[in-house]
Amino acid sequence: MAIDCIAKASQIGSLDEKKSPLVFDASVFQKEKNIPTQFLWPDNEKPCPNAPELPVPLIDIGGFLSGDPNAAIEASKLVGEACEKHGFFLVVNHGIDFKLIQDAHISMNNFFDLPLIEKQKAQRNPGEHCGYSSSFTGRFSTKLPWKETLSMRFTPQEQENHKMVQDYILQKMGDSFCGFGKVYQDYCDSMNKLSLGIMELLGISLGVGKNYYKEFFQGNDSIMRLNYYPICQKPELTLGTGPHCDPTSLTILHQDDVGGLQVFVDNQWRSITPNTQAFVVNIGDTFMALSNGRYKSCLHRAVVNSETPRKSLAFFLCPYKQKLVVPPKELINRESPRMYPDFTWETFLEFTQKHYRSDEKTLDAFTNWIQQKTNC
Ligand SMILES: C=C1C[C@]23C[C@H]1CC[C@H]2[C@]1(C)CCC[C@@](C)(C(=O)O)[C@H]1[C@@H]3C(=O)O
Ligand SMILES: O=C(O)CCC(=O)C(=O)O
Ligand SMILES: [Fe+2]
Repeated sequence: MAIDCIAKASQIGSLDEKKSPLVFDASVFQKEKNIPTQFLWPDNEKPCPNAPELPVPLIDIGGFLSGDPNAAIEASKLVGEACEKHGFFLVVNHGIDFKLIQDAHISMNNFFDLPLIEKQKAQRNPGEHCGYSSSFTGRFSTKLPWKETLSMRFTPQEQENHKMVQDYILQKMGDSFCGFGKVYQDYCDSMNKLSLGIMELLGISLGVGKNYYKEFFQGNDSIMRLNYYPICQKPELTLGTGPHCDPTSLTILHQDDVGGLQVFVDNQWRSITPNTQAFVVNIGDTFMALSNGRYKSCLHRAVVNSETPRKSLAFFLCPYKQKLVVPPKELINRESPRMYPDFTWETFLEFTQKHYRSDEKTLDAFTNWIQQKTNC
């Protein structure tokens, strides 16, 4: 069966059944001279020391957000050039309240500083994408990332009492996390608004109009992820997050000031210098399909260090699960035939959670998987 061969090939589910999964407790591992073998990455994927910095233009979207049509055209041109070349850009004057960003980082610190037993109240269940995960020790058995994550599901507030993120945190962590839940409900609402603004710029730049993608994502079923990368005594042997393209549509990432994000551009890993005033925005696989391959899903990874823990906030914009991912007809012609099959995000997400570990070729593997299932 297609699923079996994909699963075997992708190391998901290949845990040694006789042993319970390793529990990643960085506060214990950090005291060891060496790191567990499960966290060692192959030589061809190990981080290169001091990847050269990539100078990335800051796209000022303040004028666009204030309704200036000329600024919208100028910003959409810069966004389009970046997305055609390597699939990411930085935005400033984004309109997101800096105190909210600061509160989100403080709340993240408070969560990851908890004892493991407390964090495990939000433990991620197998096959699900929400909850707390310490290094995915329950999902993979090799090339484990040196990180802890907390992921939450977000859908826009259509009714007054719809506060999915806040309700989830209260349910999992209890009343003492009421403030945490409110901060991340507000943060996700802000990310949703910024994402829809960026979708306007992407629609303009692709020539399909400012409302095409904005309306496509007006309803969305997105993911808010907190990445916490503990100090590592052997940072040159492991990775915080392995090389991958986000399978989602659009990622809005806020790095802290430690540094560790790297992108693969012109056949070289390049570091993205932290800028806490900016958001890193990258195209994911699903938007690459929605643009019929015109815009590139950005290959990136995160490295760790032996001095300071690093944190990043990643908002992953995703369509409603059952919405069919099909590019607009304007982007399909004789010179640009369809590049990817129709699919739903629900199927793609299930593929990444149950059958394939996202890497640099997830969308191609998913396309093959769909075709094999169709031919079975
Ligand atoms: C839909 C998703 C799967 C991952 C989180 C979001 C978007 C990025 C994906 C991921 C970060 C890519 C690298 C591998 C991964 C397993 C990880 O290191 O976290 C991926 C996430 C996941 O499958 O949980
Ligand atoms: O932490 C980072 O800088 C990148 C994280 C990332 O790529 C992800 O969570 O998809
Ligand atoms: Fe990513």
